Amino acid sequence: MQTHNLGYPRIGAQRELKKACEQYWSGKISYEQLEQTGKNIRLENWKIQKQAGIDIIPCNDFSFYDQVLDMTLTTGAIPERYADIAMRPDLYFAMARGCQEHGIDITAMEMTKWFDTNYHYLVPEFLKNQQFTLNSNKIFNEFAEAKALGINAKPVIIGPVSYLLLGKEKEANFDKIDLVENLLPVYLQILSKLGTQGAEYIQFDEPFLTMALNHKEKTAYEFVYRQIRKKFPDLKFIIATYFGGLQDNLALAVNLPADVLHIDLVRDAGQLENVLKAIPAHLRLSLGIVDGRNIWKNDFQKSLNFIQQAAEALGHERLLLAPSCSLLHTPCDLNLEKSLDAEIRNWLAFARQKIDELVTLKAIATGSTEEKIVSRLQENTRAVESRKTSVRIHNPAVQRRVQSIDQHYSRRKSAFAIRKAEQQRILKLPLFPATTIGSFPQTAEVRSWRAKFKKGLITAAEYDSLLKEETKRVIEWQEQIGLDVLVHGEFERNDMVEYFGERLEGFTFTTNGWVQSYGSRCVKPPVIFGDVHRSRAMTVYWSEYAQSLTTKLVKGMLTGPVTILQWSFVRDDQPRAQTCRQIALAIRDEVADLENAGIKVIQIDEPAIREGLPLRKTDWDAYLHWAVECFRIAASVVKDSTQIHTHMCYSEFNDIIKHIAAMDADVITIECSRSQMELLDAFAAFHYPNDIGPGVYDIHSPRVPSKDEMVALLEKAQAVIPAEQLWVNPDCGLKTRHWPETERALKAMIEAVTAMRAGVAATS
Ligand SMILES: Nc1nc2c(c(=O)[nH]1)N[C@@H](CNc1ccc(C(=O)N[C@@H](CCC(=O)N[C@@H](CCC(=O)N[C@@H](CCC(=O)O)C(=O)O)C(=O)O)C(=O)O)cc1)CN2
Ligand code: MET
Ligand SMILES: [Zn+2]
Repeated sequence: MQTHNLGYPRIGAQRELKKACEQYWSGKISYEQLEQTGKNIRLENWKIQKQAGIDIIPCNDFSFYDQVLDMTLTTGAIPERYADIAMRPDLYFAMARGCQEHGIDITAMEMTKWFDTNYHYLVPEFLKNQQFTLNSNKIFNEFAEAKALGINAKPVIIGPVSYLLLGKEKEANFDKIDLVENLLPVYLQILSKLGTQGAEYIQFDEPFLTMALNHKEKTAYEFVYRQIRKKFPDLKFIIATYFGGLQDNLALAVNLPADVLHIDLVRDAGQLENVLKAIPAHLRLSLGIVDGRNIWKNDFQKSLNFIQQAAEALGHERLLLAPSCSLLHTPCDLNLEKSLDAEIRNWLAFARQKIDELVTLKAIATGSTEEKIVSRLQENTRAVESRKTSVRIHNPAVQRRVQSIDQHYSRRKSAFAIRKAEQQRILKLPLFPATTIGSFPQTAEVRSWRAKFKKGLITAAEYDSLLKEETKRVIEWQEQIGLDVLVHGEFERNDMVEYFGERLEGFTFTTNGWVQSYGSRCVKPPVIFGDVHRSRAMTVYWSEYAQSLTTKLVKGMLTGPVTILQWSFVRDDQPRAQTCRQIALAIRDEVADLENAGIKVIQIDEPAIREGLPLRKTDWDAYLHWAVECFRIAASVVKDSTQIHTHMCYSEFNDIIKHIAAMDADVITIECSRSQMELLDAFAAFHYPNDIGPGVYDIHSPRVPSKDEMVALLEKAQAVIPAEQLWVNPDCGLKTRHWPETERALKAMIEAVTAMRAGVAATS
């Protein structure tokens, strides 16, 4: 029996990578210094895993920005528009972030959610006759680096079929899966080089094996892995599947000519029995038993049962123990948490602890009688028992209130048409109302106030007055440039989910539990450990203050229940739907308080509603039913004249448009610009009745869009959606941007609005 890891967090325990990348981008450190930080993180991660006693340690799980982008650079699938930036690493970061300097102006690659996680990857772009050539030595360099440390590491490579399926066809009339023959030679070259370097194991990540596949895709799997096996009879291939069970791909997966098949037993424990029945004699099985998506301590007894069941069928030698997926999605090290409640802390395990869990599980399963090991099992049993029985978790009043939810909770008083007229009467908004999504730049200064306040270096009153000044400044500025619906700027928030987590009962939070979201951006997901409720207003103070400064409308700004659920570490002791309903009631109370405080427009962000979709379509309806219901529970408490907005980003809507419509928000603002308004087609085809604000510029890039570009996008929008339904706004919040580009971009956006209004006036 061996232990192996599918991937270790790469941001560094103190977010060293984030800091180095941002310093490099702003010209404060050299590329060599950035490289050195990357190297230090890799060495540290390898050392941790080696010292813990992991048998097969991964390499190439590191990335400066994104592992899919790394693969795109490796396969040479570099879109035409980057042809002029031959100089790496600028090419790499230009693909990730766009480039606007020295007279060059190129957009970034599209970014989207990595399956159902809050991690984002850069979408490969494929042409009909896409050619691939080996174009990077990253994999080989990292392998060599590990080897120099005495580790024969296992390169982690996105499998060829999953790589193609992650991409997007940029031309009509072809199927990306047909590129498999063009792509294969690059993979063969990679393997040949790794073989020469002395690699023993190669891990191919093929998460699409847990999703519905068509005939062609299945054939592609058989084709590539047969070819690979034929060329490399002696390399050991691990095919890693995760985020779900194999289900109808079981026969396909177990019959691929691999050495090891990895399965996710956290997401689908039930598949073990079927896999054990179907597995051919030459294949070894990797049991994904330690949850790579959550922070709860492993239940050793439960895991040992799986191991025993598998061992009875296959024998110890054919088993590997692993996390369910890469540990990228968990924070680095629980030991860095200094102020967690002791009882809750005893229920948790972060990446470093999960590595230890694997090693301990192997020791127990292989019969170790070492005292240390025996006592770890006892400690684990006690911790798991304590979490099952703690009084901190259960709140009968909350449970009763959830029980009492009926239809009245999730229905607005009148239908949209009536509400729209009523809102127009009161809000008196012009055609193409201009707004933003909520946050304004979280500058180093704003963050430093919060940091100082948290360290006790400034008082609550000082912190409050600094935030008020900043809020006042942006209210005045928004009035001045001519936005129609203003926002308070969210300066008081560290993050749109963590902020609410900090204010709700049933949640706890970490001081260093960072997880990569995209590029250098990280989040500290709060931990939902018990029944959730709201004991006091969370946002009214800031919304009321902002509204008091202006006669224009200020939007109240809330994060929706599904997004709070999705971006937190959630309980695994009750269904997600149940936790979500508890959060929905808490947000509903906040919505009511905002309305009572005189706020007339309230935005309930649900950017994660699409990402929360189960990966199998057969499970969609059940999820959408409760997710939409939860949004409606939160939103439906208001009177007709109060305008409810929602906001979503990185979402494809085609296949769920009727559920988006069922949310019945008066206005929905969506990310649209990187996909050139393609997203609107779904709304148009559905004749989506409510108002829509398609994002007119990409906020993930420092690039400033021109007025003409935005007019062009709005004209595209107007061609499919009636003008009376359209709002104008950026793709998402502006917290990651700096002020100079934000000012220029929003002024240009207002100019675009003016042009659009003039255009309508001219034709009517
Ligand atoms: N949870 C979540 N998921 C999301 C999004 C989101 O906004 N939130 N947006 C989408 C895109 N993802 C994003 C994820 C993170 C960030 C982001 O801006 N993250 C910030 C951290 C935000 C934060 O928690 N800030 C804290 C801590 C800031 C900090 O680093 N402080 C310094 C000290 C600063 C000083 O002394 O000056 C430190 O702790 O070292 C605060 O403001 O209080 C970052 O990585 O830089 C943006 C988008 C999708 N998923
Ligand atoms: C990821 S969605 C962000 C919405 C939030 N209101 C903001 O503007 O930052
Ligand atoms: Zn957004």
